[in-house]
Amino acid sequence: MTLLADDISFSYPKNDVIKEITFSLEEGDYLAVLGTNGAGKSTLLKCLSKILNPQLGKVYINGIDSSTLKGTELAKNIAYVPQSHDYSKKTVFDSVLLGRKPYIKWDVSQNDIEIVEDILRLLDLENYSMRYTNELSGGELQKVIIARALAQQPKVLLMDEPTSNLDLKNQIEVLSIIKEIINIQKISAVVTMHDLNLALRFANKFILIKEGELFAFGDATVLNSESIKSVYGVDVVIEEYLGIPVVIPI
Ligand SMILES: Nc1ncnc2c1ncn2[C@@H]1O[C@H](COP(=O)(O)OP(=O)(O)OP(=O)(O)O)[C@@H](O)[C@H]1O
Repeated sequence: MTLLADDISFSYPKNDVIKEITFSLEEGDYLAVLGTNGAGKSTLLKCLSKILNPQLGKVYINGIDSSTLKGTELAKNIAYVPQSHDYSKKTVFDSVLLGRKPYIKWDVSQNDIEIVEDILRLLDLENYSMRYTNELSGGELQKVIIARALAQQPKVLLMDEPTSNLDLKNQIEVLSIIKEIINIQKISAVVTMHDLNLALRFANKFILIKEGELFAFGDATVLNSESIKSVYGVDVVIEEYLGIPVVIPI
């Protein structure tokens, strides 16, 4: 089990958001976290990444209570890609190299440089390597932030709407690369999303959150017309096209 969220509850001072959420992931799992605006998806991700401390419950990474992990140890286990990026001016290469920080003792090694170069190549960012991050488009910057998280080589990759700024080609590319990395590095990923069709195409596990509660967790069968109606209030049919399930609002 790479990730176990054990009965997590979190409240902001004036509102209870996450209520008793429990689920676990195995190596290779790609979890899509789904739900309406304001349901609590980002808050859940922040609880998993330790940006927020749940008032109740615990998060375990490979069996270790994440509250006992600090600094570089935490960073070797969890990488978090936030929804919005306030990014200082650096070259793309240096931004991605920052992901190697937990592994760098005295100086950057050849291995660190090769890892960064491989990831830049994988994400088609090679030609941007010497560009400054404040001179990139929103989508290009989003890919750089994802590249940095991948350079971190975490056990669990947490991403808050990683495709929100990306065009169709880059959405598919980034989600495919994440899938490839999950399989090669035997890690797991938790990704919040709004696009049910992209979720069905790439993820193998799904969580539906309704008003902070876990409405459903499991494989693609938990995404059906009844659950979608209950969570989103929308009537849909789900049809297979070229072997891929497609959600069609009716
Ligand atoms: N810093 C905060 N202080 C107080 N309340 C907050 C804070 N951040 C979020 N909330 C509230 O917590 C609830 C859940 O917000 P969250 O951002 O987790 O939802 P979400 O499912 O990610 O939404 P979206 O799909 O719109 O990004 C919302 O009601 C939101 O207003």
